[in-house]
Amino acid sequence: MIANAPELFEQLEFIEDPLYERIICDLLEKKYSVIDDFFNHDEVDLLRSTLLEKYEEDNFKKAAIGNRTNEVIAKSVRGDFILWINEADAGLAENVYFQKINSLVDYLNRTCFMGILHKEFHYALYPEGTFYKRHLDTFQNDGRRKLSMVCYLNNEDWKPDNGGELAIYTNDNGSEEQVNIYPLPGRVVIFESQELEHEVKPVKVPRLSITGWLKTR
Ligand SMILES: O=C(O)CCC(=O)C(=O)O
Ligand SMILES: [Fe+2]
Repeated sequence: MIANAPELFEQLEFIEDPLYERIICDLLEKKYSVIDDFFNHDEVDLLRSTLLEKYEEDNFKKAAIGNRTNEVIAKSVRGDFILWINEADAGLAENVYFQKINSLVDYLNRTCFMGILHKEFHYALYPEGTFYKRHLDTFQNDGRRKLSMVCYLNNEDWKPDNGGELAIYTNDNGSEEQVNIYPLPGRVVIFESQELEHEVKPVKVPRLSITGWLKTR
């Protein structure tokens, strides 16, 4: 009995998390998951004000679409401005963010052996009139991207008229379906980077988010 004690201890230490379990089920079933209120109101406020501060300090760059593409082409594909977040220099807001993300990553690695070793995240702001045409997140030939994650930091009153839906294209036995997801504050969308094409519909008011990828090796 004593010989098995460490093993037993390890089992006891593991607590099943209903939210994470739902995400895993969704991913297995349909390759994406939408989680409302992943971040609470205060967390969204903090992250949004930090994003806006950095945007006003002019730290954001026009997003590119891989290397060697000229700006005109890039602009016809995506119009957002981004700022990469370095976890090592995370401030108050980013720490809140990474704490939750890391807890999810630990869970995925422990329960699904996903082997997520790296992450990359950036703030994104889509100014009025911009969009991101239909694409796959592995177009930059980064096969290490396993899961894409988007967290929305918009105001409470995001109206359908504002546009900016994330459209995910699913393909069930040959017939394509489009799922439209509004960028509501605190909402997180997770999907399989190598499987699901998606786009951001044109926005009529600035649209704020953090986008990132969970990567292997
Ligand atoms: O903001 C979104 O809803 C998706 C963004 C996206 O597809 C990307 O940055 O690759
Ligand atoms: Fe994408």
